[in-house]
Parts: sequence; C-alpha cells; structure tokens
Amino acid sequence: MTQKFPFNHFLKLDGLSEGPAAKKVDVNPVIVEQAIKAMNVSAEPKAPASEFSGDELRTLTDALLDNIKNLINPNKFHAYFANAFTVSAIKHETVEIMVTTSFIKKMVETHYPDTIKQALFEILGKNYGIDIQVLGAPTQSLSSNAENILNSLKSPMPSKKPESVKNTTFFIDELEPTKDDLFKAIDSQVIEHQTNNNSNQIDINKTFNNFIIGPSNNIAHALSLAVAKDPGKAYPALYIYGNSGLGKTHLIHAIANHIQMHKPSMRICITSANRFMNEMVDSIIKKNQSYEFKKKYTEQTDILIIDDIHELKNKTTTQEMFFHIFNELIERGKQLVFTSDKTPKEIDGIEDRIRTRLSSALPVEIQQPDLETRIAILKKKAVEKDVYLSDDVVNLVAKCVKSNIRELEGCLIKLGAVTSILKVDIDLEVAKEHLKLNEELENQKNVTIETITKTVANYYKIPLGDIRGKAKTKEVALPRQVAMYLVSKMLKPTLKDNGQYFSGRDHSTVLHAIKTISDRIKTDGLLAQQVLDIEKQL
Ligand SMILES: Nc1ncnc2c1ncn2[C@@H]1O[C@H](COP(=O)(O)OP(=O)(O)OP(=O)(O)O)[C@@H](O)[C@H]1O
Repeated sequence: MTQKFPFNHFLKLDGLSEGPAAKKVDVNPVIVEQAIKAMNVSAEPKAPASEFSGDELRTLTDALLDNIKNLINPNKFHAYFANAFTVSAIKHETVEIMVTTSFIKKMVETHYPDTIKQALFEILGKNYGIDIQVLGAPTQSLSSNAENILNSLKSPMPSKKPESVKNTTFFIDELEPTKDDLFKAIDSQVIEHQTNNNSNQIDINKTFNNFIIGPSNNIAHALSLAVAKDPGKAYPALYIYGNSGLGKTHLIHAIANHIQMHKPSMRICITSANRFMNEMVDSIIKKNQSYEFKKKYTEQTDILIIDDIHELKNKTTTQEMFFHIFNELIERGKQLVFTSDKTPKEIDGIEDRIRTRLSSALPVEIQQPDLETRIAILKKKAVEKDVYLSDDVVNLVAKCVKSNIRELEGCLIKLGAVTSILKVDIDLEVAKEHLKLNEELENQKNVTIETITKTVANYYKIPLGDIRGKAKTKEVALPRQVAMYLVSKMLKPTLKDNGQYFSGRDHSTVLHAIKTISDRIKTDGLLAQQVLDIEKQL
C-alpha cells in the first residue's frame, strides 16, 4: 500500500476517538471489521480495494466528523453527519463515504461537498474527491457478502453481548435505522393535527382575535362579529360558505366563544349536520326520546350553529326534524348559523322547503386567501405554535400553498416536527425538501405589468389603451387605480416604473392609487371582491 497522505500524523492527534461529534454505542467489533473489509471487496475485478485498513478508516471518520463539526451549523451536523456518516474506503484519489438515507445523501451532496473536501484536505494534507453512497443500497463496488454484513449491522444489536466484546465501544451509531422512524413520527404529527376535530364543543383556540382578516374573508368576519355581538337581532340566520379549509369552522367557533364570554347566560349549541343526525337517530330510535331531542334544540337553545349543513342531503327524517327546529328558533328570535361548502342552491338531495329556509339566511362566502393573508396567517400560527420560520421560508410556503389554510397549517406542523425531531434549522432547502414544494413551478406563471393591466381592463370591460392613457373619467380612474395597486402588490416595482407604464404618471399618483385601493378594500366589500376576482384570474 502506498501511503499517500500523512496518516501517521493524524493518527497521533489527541482525543480524536473521544470527539463529541459521535455518540458512543456498543457494537460487535468483529462484525464491524468484517463489514469494512467487505465494503472494500469490489465486485468489479479491476477496481482496487481500499488503500487503508478498517482501523484507519474509523479514525479518519472520527477526525473528519470532528473537523466538519467545527465548520457547519450544529443542528445540521447533528442531522446529516453525527449519526449518519462513515468513511468506508479510500481508492486512488477518492474517499468513499456511506450515509444512512438517500435524503441525507442528497443533502450532503448538495450542500456539503466542499466542506467535506476542505476537512479531508486539513486532515490528509491533499485534495481528494468524494463518492457518497447510501448504506445498504446496492452499489457497484459492494459484494453480496458486504451487503449481508451491512444488513446485519443495520438490524438492532443483540442486547446480550458475547463476553469477548463487552466494554468495547465504537462510533457506529450511524448504523441505527432511525431516520425512517423519525420521518414517520413527523408524518404522524401532521396527521394527528389534520384529524383533530372537536367541533361538537366550542374550541377555545378559534377566536376572532386569532382570525386573520384579508380581502377573501373580511365580509364573513364582519358579519360573524355582528352576529356574535347581537345574536338573534342583527342577522338571525347566517350562512357561511366556501371551499374546504378556508376558515368557516374557525368563524363559527369564534362566534360561540365571543357569545360565551360576553353573554354567558345564552345557551349555545354547536354541532355538525352529521352529529345532529346521529344524535337524533340515537335519541329517537334507541331511546325513544324524540320529544327531548326536539326540546333541547328548540326550548333550550339560544344559538344553534351547524357546521357542514350540506351533509343533510338525502337524510329525509333529519331534514324533517331540522325544518321544525329552524322554524321554531326563528320564531323565538334565536340565532342560527350554518356553514357549507356549497350555496343552498347547489346542495343536492334536500327538500325545497329546507332549501328556501337556508336561502333565507344571509349568505356570505369565504374565498381563497391572497398571498398577503397567507403570509400573515403563517406568521401568526408560527408564533402560536412556537415554530421559528424565517421570512424567506414563510414566503416560500405561502407562495406555494394557496388554496387551503388547513394545508398551510399542515406545512407549519411538519416544519415544527422536523425542527424538534431532526434537530435542524428550517431553511429554504429543508422546507422545500420536506414539504415537496416547487417554487419554480409557481414562478413559471409569468405575471407581468402588461398581463395584470390587461386582466383588469378585461374585467372592467374597458380598452387597455384607456387604462394606460391620459383619460381621467370615472370609468377608467378606478380600474387604473386597481391596476396600479395590483402591479405594486404582485410585482413590487418602484413607484416610478409603475407610473411610467401608465402614460408616465408620477410617483405621487401611483402612491395615491395604491393607498386608495388598499384602504377601500378594507371597508368596501364589492371592491374587495372585484380585486380578489382579478387576482384569481392572474
Ligand atoms: N383567517 C384565518 N386566520 C387564522 N386561521 C385560519 C383562518 N382561516 C382558517 N384558519 C385555520 O385554518 C384551519 C382550517 O380552517 P377551518 O377548519 O375553519 O376550515 P373550514 O372552512 O371549516 O373547512 P372544512 O369545510 O373542511 O371544514 C383551522 O385551523 C383554522 O384555524
């Protein structure tokens, strides 16, 4: 063997084998030795075996980990190196490295090749290439014998060690197959969050205070608050509708929490259409207590809130009961609130008399939140859940997850779990990897000042030239302001560039337009809706 680097030098370094980088675990040194030897047996007859012995490779691994530990963030070191990384061979000018999962291989290859090469240079005094493989994955140079031994290393060590190896310790904890378990733990935290549904009781965590308001939900929020402040009076029946995960359930719990706090004597009944049906079936069929059931909802309820009312479809007996309860509560001046993912017209399988009752309620839609609202929601939830996310990670997630706030929350839960379980900081790469986000795809939607202004012009049915031109009539003034507002919001150009496109208007005109529209959409529901519709088309 030709010694091509000062191995003797680094073998003499003090404390290498005691480096804090790796946790000590008990392993069978005979198996380890066999594994390392086997890894060096090439399936290709011409490929040379490692130029170094198992002991030397182990010492090199320790030295490398010690060195890398000083070069990178401790959390990242813990996640990608401390329990996951070993030098398996050195052939010619290349150091072969084994890691425990393909995710780690990808992260190390993407982010740390230079760090590893620098550390190798510092230890070995010369430049080496690196070749990273996943432990247990078939590689060209591993013989089947080596794979068998690696597999035996990956399975848990027998709890009883042979007498001869007691008290022997090596730094081989990268062989513990724990990463999969960790990822499963992360997934299960997300699933637990998604399926946690307590809507038969008032959820004290869903209040008006932590409901973020934006153009997509400001009217629903305002009407819900009005109902909560003056139940049974302002709007005796409110019907909140919109797609899944946009905050309907949050709002009904906010109403209930507000009433409970400010009018504690009022009796609130919050349920879902399915629970209402199950309770009814239970009380009528099993307990023969139809009267008690009806009494509970008519005489003992001041506020009846039913989530997912569309679930009444095709349930004739439940619809019948609901019809009577609805009428009686309205007659008594009580408050009713419903949510649904459909308008009353769109619900199939309900009787006309139910449809007309539901249609008599004040309808209000919650729409898909815009980017700013999504960012605000993420930031608020991150603080609530004590997960630190940098602004660029928040922006990335909000940009990629558009249609559902529950999904946005799911991302946050996942990132929180990644931080606490894998002990890594969340940066853009980690977020993209774990959430499988593709920012490039989002960016491919080529929104330009031209496309925004054309979309506004089409929406208001006026020629593009008029919006960009000098005319100051009422018909074009508002669309032009909307266009300037959207250009500023979506593209963030300078005020000068923004005005330039609109016949060279100056920065104060653009500033005035942006302020006018952003102020007005907070109070003018119609305009808020128009702006939202245009944004959706872009
Ligand atoms: N504007 C908002 N501010 C803060 N959190 C929100 C907002 N909108 C929705 N959320 C949160 O998003 C999650 C999903 O919302 P919610 O359960 O109210 O949706 P939904 O419209 O009732 O959906 P579904 O129809 O599937 O029941 C909840 O955890 C809720 O707290």
